[in-house]
Amino acid sequence: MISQAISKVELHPDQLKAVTAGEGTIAVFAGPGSGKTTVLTQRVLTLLERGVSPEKILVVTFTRAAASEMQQRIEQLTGNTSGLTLGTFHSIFLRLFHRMGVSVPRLLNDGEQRHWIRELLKDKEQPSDEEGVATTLSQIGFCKGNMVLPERMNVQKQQNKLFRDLFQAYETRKKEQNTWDYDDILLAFCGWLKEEGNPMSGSFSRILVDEFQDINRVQYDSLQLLLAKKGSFFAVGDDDQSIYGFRGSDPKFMQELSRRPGSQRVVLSVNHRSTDAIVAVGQKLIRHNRMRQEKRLIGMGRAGKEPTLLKPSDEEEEATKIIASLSDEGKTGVLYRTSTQARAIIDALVREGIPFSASMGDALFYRRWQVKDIFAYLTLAQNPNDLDAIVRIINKPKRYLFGEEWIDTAWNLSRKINVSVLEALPELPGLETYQKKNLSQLALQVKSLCGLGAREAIQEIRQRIGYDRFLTAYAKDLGQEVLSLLEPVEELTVAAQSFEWGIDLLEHADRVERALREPSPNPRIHLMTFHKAKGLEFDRVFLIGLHAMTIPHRRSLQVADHRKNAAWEEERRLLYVGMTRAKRELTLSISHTRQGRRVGPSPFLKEIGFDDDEITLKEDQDTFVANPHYIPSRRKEKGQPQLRFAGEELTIGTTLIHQRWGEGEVIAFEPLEGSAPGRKVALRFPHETVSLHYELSRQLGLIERMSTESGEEG
Ligand SMILES: Nc1ncnc2c1ncn2[C@@H]1O[C@H](COP(=O)(O)OP(=O)(O)OP(=O)(O)O)[C@@H](O)[C@H]1O
Repeated sequence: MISQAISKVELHPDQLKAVTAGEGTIAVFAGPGSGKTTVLTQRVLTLLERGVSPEKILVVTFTRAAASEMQQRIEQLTGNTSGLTLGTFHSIFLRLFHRMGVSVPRLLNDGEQRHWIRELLKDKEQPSDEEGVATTLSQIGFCKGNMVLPERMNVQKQQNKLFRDLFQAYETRKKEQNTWDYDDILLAFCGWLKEEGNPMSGSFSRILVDEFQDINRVQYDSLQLLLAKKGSFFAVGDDDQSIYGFRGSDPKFMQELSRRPGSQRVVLSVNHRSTDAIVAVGQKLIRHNRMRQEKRLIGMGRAGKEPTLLKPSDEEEEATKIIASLSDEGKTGVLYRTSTQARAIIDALVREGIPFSASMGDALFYRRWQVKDIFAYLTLAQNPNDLDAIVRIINKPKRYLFGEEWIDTAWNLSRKINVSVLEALPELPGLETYQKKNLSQLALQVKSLCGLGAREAIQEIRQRIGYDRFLTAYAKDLGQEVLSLLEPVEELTVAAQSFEWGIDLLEHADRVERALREPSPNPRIHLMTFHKAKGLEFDRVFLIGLHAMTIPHRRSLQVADHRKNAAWEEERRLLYVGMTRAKRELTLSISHTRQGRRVGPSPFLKEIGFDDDEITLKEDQDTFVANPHYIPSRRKEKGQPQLRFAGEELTIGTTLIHQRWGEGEVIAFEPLEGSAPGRKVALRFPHETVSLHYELSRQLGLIERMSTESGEEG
């Protein structure tokens, strides 16, 4: 019988089926917008009505926001939630430790944890900017989520060894200071249950979990141990929205649950959020995933326009077009795969003075360390007495100088002989000949930046001064990917196009910083990554930068062969999460160029249903298909295709950078066999040698020339 409380909400028959299902394991597979929170809340009410004691009920959510929303809803319907154990994994496990009299060390706060990681990265001479810290933290989280601690890591590659050592140092430091991070709560709780012979066994006869697709090994094991022998498990989730694989979550747990003997499987198949057209394209995309529970999702019959494809010429035009179409009716969201992609739209919004919301993490582009290095050169061109800037770049590229040791003396000397600090440096007494020469050259190089426009100055820093060479060597030393380190510099070069002089760019970066520090209470537009958009909804959604190599992201595909398919599917789920945030309008955008280079569309666009002609950005451009399993349809060709890079000179020994394998050396090249145009080039990488179609690979952005050679391409 449905209670009065439940009848207050008009549940769809699917939702009702889940809410009123009998006991045992119940796995509710719910598509996006199908009302998971409502179902879980109503299920709690049903259990209370069935006479289950609130003390025996455990409700777990993944975020504090979801927990407090759930609490409020239950309170509204029942008057109170006393006795019920409800919260996130972390808060619940802490409460249970407390209940059982187990003492818990002090918890590291977010800032402290980041600070420690930054220090450890610096010790190991690894990039210690925000991104480096975030990446390391997520790697540590992934290991701990899978119950893998440094002592159990068997690693071969130099970079993995570096990570293992850092992870070990971090764990040791925590132990010495008797502190825990948040992952430790989960690990310690699970370990305690196991070691103590499960002292909490049978505490809960009903466990309900929201967003079950995001569960990881340690969470899953802990819940199994907490559940009473004949207890019931009620899990709500969408395996199609599992996007935290990098933290160890895995939709297989959801599937495992539904395969347990006697378990019931309920599917919520109506999307209450979006128009039918949006629901349909989402379905078209996600059906390409193989590792998933088959489920059909339909809309509520809401009409609306078909999702559209925006094809601006570059990121700047993309931003301008989105801003031009802004409407104050309802909420607008701009979503992207990686935070660097927010740079152009944030720049445009700041220029126009339009209030927006963006998380700090997404908006830190101008604080990336490579950007700060370039800014230091630009600053010095304005003010050759800027001591911080001198120290920052004195060995970038390597000049074998001792900036910090010399700076005070140079300052005093500059006052004495009435020149700038930069000019005083080569005059310091006791310098070696090469040091004097390098310092004189540095002063001249900085001087040469003065008359140049913003973009030209950056190109000069990168090429003639040798900043790109420095990054390439640095990446090699650390065993890191060159392209990843170069990316912020490429982005900055594009950003600089909108500014006449370096000083204008520096001032603009300050304005961006201020806009982020003082967020508007009434944003007209919300910017976030696909990851952060999970669980949210907007009336209008723009998905920007849907290029090959961006979604699926090339870095996430750099995994062992046996994990490639899974990685590919997680990328598809990410796009699916983004698309299904839209209530009324969905626009997918792909610019003609990205960071000044031609780029092809994401292979997912084809899967959504955009045909070759729609995706193709220009008559002469081949559609790039990055999916190795995908066979492109033949385009009707009139004569031979034009190869844009046919004129590029190739010599033995030339270094090329490949998106996947990094730097490689040309060891041979020859015309392709038969009448096919172009050259076959053999490239030797550290661990393998591969043959490629040179012109096509260049055109598709798969290989690039070192920027010292490539000149003004794109
Ligand atoms: N039975 C219902 N009747 C009317 N509206 C509903 C019903 N169930 C859910 N909704 C509405 O549908 C939208 C999506 O619901 P909700 O956010 O709970 O879905 P979800 O399954 O958690 O979605 P996602 O997984 O995509 O984040 C919300 O605006 C919610 O108010």
